[in-house]
Amino acid sequence: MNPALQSHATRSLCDLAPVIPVLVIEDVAHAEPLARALVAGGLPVLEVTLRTDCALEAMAAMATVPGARVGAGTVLSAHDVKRAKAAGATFAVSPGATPALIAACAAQGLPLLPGAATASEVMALLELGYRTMKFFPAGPAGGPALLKGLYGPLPQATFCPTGGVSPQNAADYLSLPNVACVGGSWVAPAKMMAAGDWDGITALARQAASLSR
Ligand SMILES: O=C(O)C(=O)C[C@H](O)[C@H](O)COP(=O)(O)O
Repeated sequence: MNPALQSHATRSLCDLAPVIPVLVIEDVAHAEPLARALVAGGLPVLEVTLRTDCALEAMAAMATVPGARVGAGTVLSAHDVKRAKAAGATFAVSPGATPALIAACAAQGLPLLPGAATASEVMALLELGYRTMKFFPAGPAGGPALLKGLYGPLPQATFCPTGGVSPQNAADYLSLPNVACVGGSWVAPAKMMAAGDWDGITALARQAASLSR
């Protein structure tokens, strides 16, 4: 799958909801109720970070939830791409991009939302054919002002800013012409997951899903 097709696929996912939850799942038993809670709140696109031991198993459990579009986050290597694909991930998200990662996603047919934080990184991805990117780490890298600056010379790149995005600043990102959606962990707080507060998570998702863009 070439980068242009990958970007077409990830752009379609970004268009489904204003927020992609970034999920750190410590207990596989949380996976299915968490996915149900987020989908019920209007957030169908779910990024499960490969940062925990049960992440792959969690993805497989979440993929059974009707309406859920499950992908892998923190995908760093060709090995990660293979195991994410095998676990049923339908997309991959990376904090940056490397030739090995890009080759693996093409070979495995897994759409990649590659990370970029500078004009040169964006230009390198555009050269390859990627038009949809993650802007990471959004806050520390320069926030909405940096994206506004990139839009002048590079309007063909569209972003999902992630890292430091919150209910307080999400609207600042979503109002930009080169932002399709934002990513964030705030809709699935560890404490609410541990407490099994799925209704609370649905309420957070509903607020996030109602953000305008
Ligand atoms: O692991 C990855 O590949 C990531 O995507 C990192 C995430 O973007 C941030 O951990 C989410 O940032 P917060 O919403 O500020 O918590």
